[in-house]
Amino acid sequence: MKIVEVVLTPVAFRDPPLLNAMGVHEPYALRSVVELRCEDGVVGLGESYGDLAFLDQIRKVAPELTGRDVFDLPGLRRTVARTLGGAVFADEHGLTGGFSVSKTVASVYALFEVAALDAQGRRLGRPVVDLLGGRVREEVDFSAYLFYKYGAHADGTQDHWGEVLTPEALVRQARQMIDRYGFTSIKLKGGVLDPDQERDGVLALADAFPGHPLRIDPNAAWTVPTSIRVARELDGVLEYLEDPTPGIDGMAQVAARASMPLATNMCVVRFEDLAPAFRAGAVGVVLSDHHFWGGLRDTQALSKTCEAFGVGLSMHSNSHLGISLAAMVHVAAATEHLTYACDTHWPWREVDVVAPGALEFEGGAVAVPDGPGLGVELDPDALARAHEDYLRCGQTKRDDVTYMRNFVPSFQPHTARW
Ligand SMILES: O=C([O-])C(=O)C[C@H](O)[C@@H](O)C(=O)[O-]
Repeated sequence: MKIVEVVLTPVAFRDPPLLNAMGVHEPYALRSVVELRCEDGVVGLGESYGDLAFLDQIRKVAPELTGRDVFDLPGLRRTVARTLGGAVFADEHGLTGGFSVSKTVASVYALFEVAALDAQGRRLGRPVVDLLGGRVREEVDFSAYLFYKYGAHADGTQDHWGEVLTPEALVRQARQMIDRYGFTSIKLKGGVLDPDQERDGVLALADAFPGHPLRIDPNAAWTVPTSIRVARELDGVLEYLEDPTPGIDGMAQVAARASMPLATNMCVVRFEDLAPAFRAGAVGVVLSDHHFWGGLRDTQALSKTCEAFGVGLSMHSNSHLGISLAAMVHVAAATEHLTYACDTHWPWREVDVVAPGALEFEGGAVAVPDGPGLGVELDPDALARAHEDYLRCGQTKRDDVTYMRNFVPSFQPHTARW
């Protein structure tokens, strides 16, 4: 089934003032939505990053895909690799200090692979999970993803989550999430306050939600000694400690002294990183993410590799919409070795580009959507609105500097390491 047209729609949606070690999520999260329009009128959907650097890569590849067969995934990958070969990718959304060429190819291919699998499924009348080998679970568990946050957006508007900078407010946020979505495990984004305050936040959550597995992720903002100390103070409390400190060497030093496994989506981000990290004993859990691990099938390959080495697998997320959530659910449902509840930012978004109803949380889990392909349908009006928001607030470039239109940052990222 040949691709006749590739339609790229950059979109923006309001992101609450969530805090991380890099700064604040404000005011919009940017995503790309791709429609692979095929002969016979079949359309496959994909979603990925929406920063300018990534959109530039998609725009280079898209025209090369017309005439290609959506059932020829190796051919699609070769086309992406050939088109982007030699491109250098600026670090717009990774926290790892730059995307290598192979990570760029993996990320761009992943977007088109998901859209091609969606088109295949729609053509065959089968859900994507079946194209990935069939389901090993009917529904996929996610964890509540908590953030420290400001109470007001940069434009002064408040949201219903309120300000969260204390242990009490964190517990309130967790309760809101759990009441609404039924989550049975909790992740806290750290690297924002003093590590002792964040430790106290975790302890408050442990008291308030006994039996809920807990994780904290300071995005590598802590030194090795701080990480070892906090790991000891949270002994018996955390199911895993995510990216406390940068690099495989630092992680290995912490892992040698921590009782809980260390998880990462920062020091292991490509297949080439697995051997050095495993050899050093740096990670006990790899956080997969099909958006940069080369798509859904490569995520399954990652899972098999982790299983062979006795390493756990969970799933990372960035701010995203329903196409990405559907893709995450399909791959997780088809992947045997998935050892923890997955991350998702989905509860934080206020709008979506997919029609409501296909993706629902119950007991913290999302059932595999029923329909063919990814099982989600684009809502054209919602897509148009999100695109208008992108045109107002997406990234633009002047004098080689990339910035967001109509936005003055209100939070300085940390320069100190705790
Ligand atoms: O480990 C994570 O969850 C991430 O790094 C994902 C996001 O970028 C997270 O830091 C965020 O949303 O602020």
